[in-house]
Amino acid sequence: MKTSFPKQDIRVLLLEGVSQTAVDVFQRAGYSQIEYHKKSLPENELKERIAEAHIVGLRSRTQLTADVLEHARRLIAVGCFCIGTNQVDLGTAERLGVPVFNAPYSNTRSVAELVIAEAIMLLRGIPQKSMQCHRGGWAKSANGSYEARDKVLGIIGYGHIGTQVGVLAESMGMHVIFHDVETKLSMGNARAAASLQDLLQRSDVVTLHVPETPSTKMMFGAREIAAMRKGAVLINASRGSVVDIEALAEALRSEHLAGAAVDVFPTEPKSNDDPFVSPLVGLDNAILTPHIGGSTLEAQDNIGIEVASKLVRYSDNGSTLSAVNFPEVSLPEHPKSRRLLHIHKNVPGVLSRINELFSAGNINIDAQFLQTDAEVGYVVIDVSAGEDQADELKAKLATIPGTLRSRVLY
Ligand SMILES: NC(=O)C1=CN([C@@H]2O[C@H](COP(=O)(O)OP(=O)(O)OC[C@H]3O[C@@H](n4cnc5c(N)ncnc54)[C@H](O)[C@@H]3O)[C@@H](O)[C@H]2O)C=CC1
Ligand SMILES: O=C(O)C(=O)COP(=O)(O)O
Repeated sequence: MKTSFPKQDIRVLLLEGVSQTAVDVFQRAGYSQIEYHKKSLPENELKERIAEAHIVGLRSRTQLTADVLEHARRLIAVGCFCIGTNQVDLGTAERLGVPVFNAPYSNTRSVAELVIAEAIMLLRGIPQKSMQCHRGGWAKSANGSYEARDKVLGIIGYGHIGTQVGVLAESMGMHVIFHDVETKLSMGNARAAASLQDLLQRSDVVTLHVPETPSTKMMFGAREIAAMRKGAVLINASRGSVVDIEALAEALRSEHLAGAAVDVFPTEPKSNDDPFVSPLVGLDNAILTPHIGGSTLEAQDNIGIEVASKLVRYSDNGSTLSAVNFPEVSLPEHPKSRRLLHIHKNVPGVLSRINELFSAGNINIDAQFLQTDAEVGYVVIDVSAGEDQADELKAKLATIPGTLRSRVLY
């Protein structure tokens, strides 16, 4: 497939050690200019590298702020090789005409399995017992040690991960209750709690699976922790911004909570070479993990294929299906037509200017696809035209006021 910008000139910037499967997908699709970094880049280097990139792939560490995106003059698409997309300023990306893709399910199971393992470990008091052994102690006792069977698991955020955790927990005989801001279909015998307070008062294990949004920022503070049952345990593998970490540290010190497992932190080291600092460090009843909920080889390989395929599909075909910040258009192949892509500000008059252009040129439109949201309009026009004519049309489309990006796929 030929594109208005030759594929061999399209630069793909892959950060944070995304799986080799992603590189394979790009190479198989004919993309050869792949710049691969094992780590996230410091901001100044990121701005420099992203200025050259047409496609960028990252994980949870790289912050694509408005400032960074302003440097991305050539960018056509972003791939988050993970579930969360809070690290990207999605609104700015959209206003620049850049769709953002992610892998909404590929590491769901990995997080769910870790959470189940941690629930069992915490109910048995294993973190403290293990630490005592490391120090030469021997705490053989049943005190503070419980089976998971017949205990209540409270899930906050009953989405893809939350429901998976619930299904696995039920198979071990736990009673599952959940709280979500949306009405959710219960899996198995899970039941919606009457409120967050109700869930906190009834649960032996509370686990958080909400995204980072303004409504979840610090949603779990001293008040919520105090409302949990004495001796209950808390698991956070969502985002570090969700929990007041100082309040959690205090509850672990006072043993109001018997334990906690925390995978995500308000401030995380920028690379594996940087030090980890947290008020939870040194607390025996806390399992601390370096944001590896989704870091299994299976998940990373699947994510590599899924996100790279979405980026290739957008670049080759124009489809934005499953973009998280952009009008979604699923496009068929266009074997006999030239395909023009036009991304514009959603303001009055743009579409009529586009249509005038085609009628004035007496160009036959084979198919037209249009999707808009409040900010952006995305129109795809398949035409029976030669390469030169398609180039000319693209040049004219680009002059329409409000145009953000335009491309042609031959
Ligand atoms: N530790 C890790 O490595 C990983 C962490 N994550 C995090 O887990 C989060 C959840 O992932 P999924 O389950 O796939 O997302 P999802 O979008 O399927 O589910 C999130 C659920 O939270 C609910 N929610 C939103 N705001 C809420 C609020 N204020 N109170 C209660 N419920 C609320 C939503 O309605 C939705 O049902 C991701 O956004 C990401 O931040 C995801 C993968 C790996
Ligand atoms: O999928 C997510 O949202 C995660 O938090 C996983 O992030 P990571 O790709 O491991 O940096």
